[in-house]
Amino acid sequence: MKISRIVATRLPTPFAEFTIHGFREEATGQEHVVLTLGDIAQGSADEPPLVRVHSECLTGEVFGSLRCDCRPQLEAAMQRVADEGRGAIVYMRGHEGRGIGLVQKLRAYAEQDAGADTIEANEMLGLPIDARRYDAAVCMLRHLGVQRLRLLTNNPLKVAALQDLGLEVVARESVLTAPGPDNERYLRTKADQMGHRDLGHLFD
Ligand SMILES: Nc1nc2c(ncn2[C@@H]2O[C@H](COP(=O)(O)OP(=O)(O)OP(=O)(O)O)[C@@H](O)[C@H]2O)c(=O)[nH]1
Ligand SMILES: [Zn+2]
Repeated sequence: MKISRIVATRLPTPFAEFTIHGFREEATGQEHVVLTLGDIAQGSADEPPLVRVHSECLTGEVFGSLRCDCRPQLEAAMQRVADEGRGAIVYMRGHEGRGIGLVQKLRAYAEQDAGADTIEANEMLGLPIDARRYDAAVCMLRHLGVQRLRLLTNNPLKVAALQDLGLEVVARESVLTAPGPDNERYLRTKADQMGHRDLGHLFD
């Protein structure tokens, strides 16, 4: 895959002042951003950097939807990187709705309101449960000099996907958020049926 870094500039946030890198996929024109803090390139320190590969979620991140945990996860990841003073947030456009797109995700929400869980809803719509690809994320991390990393995720499939594409994920670190009445079933389905780790304590 050909993906180019078009620009890098300062991004002050409540967590830290990151550098934001703007990338564009050549074949599709799809744009992504990566936030970095400190020097993350291979060889710049012994410890592999902390990296979050985060899937876009307009409803959660822009409007604060409580149906999912995307915004608290993103903020927790930014805070963790800020606390370490070093790391990256790879923000994947095109991953909306686990790759089915925004409006299809809204259709899946409507199915969930009629009783389906997050997996059944996609199936009822004839859509894949998870259509995300990670080759762009890997290309961007390589571009930034990252080959070995510690990944912030609860999802073992994400670890496997990055490793299959050649990155060395030396550790997985959980990103846990507090459940609420609107996302409890969603989190439970991720824990019980999608293999997401460390969420069990939420339901004790
Ligand atoms: N299809 C679908 N996508 C959803 C739903 N709720 C959230 N999403 C999308 O799911 C994506 C996030 O994926 P998650 O399964 O929550 O988590 P993950 O990225 O696999 O794992 P973590 O790294 O632990 O966060 C975002 O793109 C959301 O838009 C839903 O009910 N249906
Ligand atoms: Zn979300």
